[in-house]
Amino acid sequence: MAPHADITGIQNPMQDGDRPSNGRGEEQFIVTAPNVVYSEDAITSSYVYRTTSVSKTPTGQLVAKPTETHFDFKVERKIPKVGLMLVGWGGNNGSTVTAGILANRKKLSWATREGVQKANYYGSVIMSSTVKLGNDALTGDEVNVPFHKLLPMIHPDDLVIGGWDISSMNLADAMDRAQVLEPTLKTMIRKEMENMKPLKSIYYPDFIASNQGDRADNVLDGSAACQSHLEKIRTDIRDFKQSKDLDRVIVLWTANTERYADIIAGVNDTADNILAAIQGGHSEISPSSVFAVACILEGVPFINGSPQNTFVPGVISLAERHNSYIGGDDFKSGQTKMKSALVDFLISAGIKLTSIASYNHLGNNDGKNLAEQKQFRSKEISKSNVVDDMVAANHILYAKDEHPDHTVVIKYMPAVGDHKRALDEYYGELFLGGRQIISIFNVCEDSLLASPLIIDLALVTEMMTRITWKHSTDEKFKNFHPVLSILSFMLKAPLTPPGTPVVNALAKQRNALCNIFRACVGLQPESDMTLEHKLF
Ligand SMILES: NC(=O)c1ccc[n+]([C@@H]2O[C@H](COP(=O)([O-])OP(=O)(O)OC[C@H]3O[C@@H](n4cnc5c(N)ncnc54)[C@H](O)[C@@H]3O)[C@@H](O)[C@H]2O)c1
Ligand SMILES: O=P([O-])([O-])O[C@@H]1[C@@H](O)[C@H](O)[C@@H](O)[C@H](O)[C@@H]1O
Repeated sequence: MAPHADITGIQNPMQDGDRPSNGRGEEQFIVTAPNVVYSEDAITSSYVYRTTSVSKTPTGQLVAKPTETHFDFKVERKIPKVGLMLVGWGGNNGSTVTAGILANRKKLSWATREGVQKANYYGSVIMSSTVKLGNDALTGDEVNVPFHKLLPMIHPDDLVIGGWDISSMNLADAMDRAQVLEPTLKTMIRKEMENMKPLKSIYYPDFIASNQGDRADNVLDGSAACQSHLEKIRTDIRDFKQSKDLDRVIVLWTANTERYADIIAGVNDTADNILAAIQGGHSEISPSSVFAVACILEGVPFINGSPQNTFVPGVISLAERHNSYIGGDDFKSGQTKMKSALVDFLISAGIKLTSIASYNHLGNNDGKNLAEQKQFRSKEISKSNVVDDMVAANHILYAKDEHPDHTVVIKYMPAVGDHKRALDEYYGELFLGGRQIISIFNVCEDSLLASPLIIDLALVTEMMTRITWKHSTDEKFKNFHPVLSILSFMLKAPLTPPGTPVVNALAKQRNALCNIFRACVGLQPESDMTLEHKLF
């Protein structure tokens, strides 16, 4: 049997029952239809995309016209060997997700106060949720399949992980520093984690809190953007890919939240300008933007798990020029995820939400970094905009530009560590002047909620590199737009192609992801109409 790359790419003999890390993904179901063709290398499907075009008569009456667009999709079936390089690898999220993948790959169980705990991927929408495939042909019962099985996706156990950190701490000590995982688990993986040492990274002190300086002992020379930093990151990516014998690398930012970069004409407003600005060492180019540019030039997807504006206009233009995937911003892990579901429920139920007070405190290093105003401001923006689309969609409850009061507070409280507290009050108007007050106390384990999102972002991003589309009348298949808005379910402030709308409603985001994957195997969206159970 072919050797099986372990988490650091060190070749290990395959364990019995292990998946071939470079074999074809085993589909759990096949679609039998004239519009879907399975070949050795790909699944191709013809898909009719049905929407409704709305116009207005001179008297203001709306006219709804059903429309159809014919697309072809192609999904490569071969499962590649994929490396995930984390920026901020030694952080709470980076060390936790690495430990989690190692624990799952080794199928570990460990003792806890509540008994024996087995490794799992709970909190990952791809690995631990299901989607309705259809109805049983004989019984009519719903048939649900793992989200992961909708398409031939990579398995997180097979991810080869590496990355960078401004802190030189190895991943075993970083795991201790994070104070997230049970000692019994840490003991079982310490040896492997000790061998994982982050690469030196880019450190421009002005972009993260000054209180982060004491951990910055693993940095490249130079305190402002420069060509050598860009080239070093590109070399790191190439070396990692080559040394681990990878088919593809994905880079994901889980480093500290940076302050927003000013958008400056002639500096970061166009692709050429940002390349020149890096070459010229401009001080307004952030480390995260240098990483993004490096990835784009290497044709490596770059995902931003933090709220800063890494994707200044010049970076987006460069991604479009190179047709290289980018996605972001800011993992949607706890308080905001709850908000995007609750606000959708309240407003779509016709309840007029009039104020949202979101307070949280946390004691991890993220909280420490966010204790400084400029870094907090990046987070405040991403945590505040999440209700805009749901409010704007309901002109019965809200006049134009009317919206609920909304405040976001984050306080650093070292004592609680990674076990973040989220306290929310939702206040709304009911029938005939009634009032609704919803008060929530939510202990969101920051890293244990964010780590599965890192896995989902990596798996969906990698899947998108194997999906192409064309109009049925066209000759050539092509990639989706370089800005991967399909990732929005995992992100607080979804980055979308320029000029396209942002959807924050959680259910819509999940449906979009699921239905696009269904379309790739020629299946129509699940309408939930279940007419077969209503029309007798
Ligand atoms: N639930 C969550 O944990 C959650 C949710 C949404 C967003 N985020 C964001 O994810 C990021 C990571 O969160 P965390 O809890 O792991 O924080 P953390 O502070 O524990 O980890 C960040 C790591 O990044 C490193 N770092 C800082 N600047 C760097 C650079 N230029 N290059 C390489 N490494 C660098 C730090 O040394 C640290 O090890 C933060 O920006 C946070 O706001 C976290
Ligand atoms: O996703 P979410 O729980 O709303 O947001 C979280 C914030 O509440 C928290 O203060 C911060 O430390 C995390 O980085 C994360 O952004």
